[in-house]
Order: sequence, then C-alpha cells, then structure tokens
Amino acid sequence: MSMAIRTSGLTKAYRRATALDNVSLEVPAGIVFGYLGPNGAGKTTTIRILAGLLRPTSGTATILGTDVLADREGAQQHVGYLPGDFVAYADLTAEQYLRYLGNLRGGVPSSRARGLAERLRLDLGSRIGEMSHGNRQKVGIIQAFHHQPEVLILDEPTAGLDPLVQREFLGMVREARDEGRTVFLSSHVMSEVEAVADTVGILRRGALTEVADVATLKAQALRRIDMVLEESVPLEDLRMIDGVREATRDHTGTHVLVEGSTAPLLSHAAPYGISSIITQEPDLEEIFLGYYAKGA
Ligand SMILES: Nc1ncnc2c1ncn2[C@@H]1O[C@H](COP(=O)(O)OP(=O)(O)OP(=O)(O)O)[C@@H](O)[C@H]1O
Repeated sequence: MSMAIRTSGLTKAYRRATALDNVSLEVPAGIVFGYLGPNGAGKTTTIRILAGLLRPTSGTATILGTDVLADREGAQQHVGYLPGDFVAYADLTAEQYLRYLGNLRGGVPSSRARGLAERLRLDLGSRIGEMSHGNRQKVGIIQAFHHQPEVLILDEPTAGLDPLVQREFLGMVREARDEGRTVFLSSHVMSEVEAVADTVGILRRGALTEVADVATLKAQALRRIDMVLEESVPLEDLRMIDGVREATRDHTGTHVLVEGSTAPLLSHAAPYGISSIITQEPDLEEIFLGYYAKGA
C-alpha cells in the first residue's frame, strides 16, 4: 500500500521538554487521519516537521515517499498546509491573496477559491487584516484546498469556525478523501474527528499511544441497550449471552451493556415481548476518555 505520510522514530527534544518522543506512524493514501491529543501533546510539533518548518532532533519523515528534510520542496509540492496560527498579508483582500498564491502555484483557476469561499460563507473582498479570527481561518482553509493537493495537512482546522461552517468544512474533507486525497488533521475535539476520520492516532505527552480504525473501535465499544419487556427475563440468563457485559433492571426497564453485535441479545429477548428498545451508540469520546484521563 502506498503511504502518503510516514514517520520513523520522530523525536523533537527541547532543553526542558521532549515535545515528540519516537513517533512512528504510517498514513496510507486516500484516508482521513485524525491526530488527536490534549494541549501540549505534540501535534503541532509533528505537523511543523511534516511541513518542513521544524527540524527533528532525530528520526525521519516522508510525504509521498519524499524525505521532508532532504528534499523540502519536493515533499511540499503536493501538500496543502494549514498552520495552527494562520497569518497572511494583512493589507491584501482574501481575493488578492488567493490569486497571488494561485499564480505562485502554477495558475490555480480563481473559480476554485470563489467556490470554496461560497461554501464557507466568506466574503473574498474583505482585507485579511480586518477579518475576524474565524474568517481568517477560512482564508487559511481555502489556501490549503484550492490547488487540490494530494495531501492535506491541517492543524486544528476547525478552530474558530461556527457549527454550520464546520459542517461544510467536514464535507470538504470527505470530498477530498473521496477524490483519493489524503487528509491529516489534528484536533483535540473528539466529536469532529469521529465525524470524519477513518483512522485516529492518539498522542499523549509526545508519544503515540494508539492508532486505530474508527469503525473497528466503534464495533468493539460497549453499546447500551434500554428495553421494556412484556415479560420479565432472568438477568442471569442475559448475562450468559455472547457479548453481554452487564445487565440490570429498574422501574424504567432492563438495561444491558453489549460489546459487538446486539443480535444474540435481541433474539434471546424477543420471546419475552420487546415493547420498546433504545440503543445508545458509543461515541469515541467515551471510548477514549480513558486515554485522556490516564496520565493527564
Ligand atoms: N520552541 C519550543 N521550545 C520549548 N518547548 C516547546 C517549543 N515548542 C513546543 N514546545 C513544547 O513541546 C510540547 C508540545 O507542543 P505542541 O505545540 O506540539 O503541542 P500540541 O499538541 O500542538 O498542543 P496544542 O493543542 O496546545 O496546540 C509542549 O509541551 C510545548 O510546551
């Protein structure tokens, strides 16, 4: 499988702290990779190394097979990069800035920037220096996307965006992925990563503690089923069913925690008459609460 991004033993040590500690990761082409971690975990450090802006103390990083240190320009050629602290020429309007960049990038049709601005509800005629933080962020997103790069590297892209615009942005990320591009995005907001990522990597104190497929994680997670049954079912029987981790009953009904498929539970409960059933899907937030809590 071809790798869009690969790091090996990536380490960045400062005098007082190790920002990144031996991070090795592989991001296959054509997926959305969510890079998660609390403040100070090392997300920006990783991204700045990938963008060729920061030298690691040791280790290597490649983008589409090109080493980011040995051939910075070659590696960045196919990358759209949104820094965490996006700034641009304050005196230019967004339109002038994006036209200028588009020319530098070999003539990007200005209709692309216009289309993206419409989706993100940005007035391209405003001067960047006079924009709100959120609108400046939109300019940053547009400059990362408008030349349709093969790899998008986005540091906290939704910071400062209102919910409607966030949703539109996540749609753009999915479309990029569906076109075969690779999106690497960092966040400390679990819900947005859950909504869009195929794979998540969890970074804690500079170390990559987990890389997991989102669908698999969800399948393995516990679901809570709340049922009202016409006839009472013995709880000990429920607890014997494949996947059932816990079964309790109170005045509102029978409550069961299930790992994996709920089918064995449902076929066992059906003869007792299910008059109502609510399944609560697990969310990544709950699954990963442990990662954040541990050692936080
Ligand atoms: N120039 C620097 N000198 C010393 N320490 C630094 C420097 N840059 C970053 N660090 C430290 O490295 C660690 C990782 O920082 P980094 O900015 O990569 O985290 P982050 O995961 O992006 O956090 P946030 O979500 O807050 O942006 C932090 O402890 C930070 O204080």
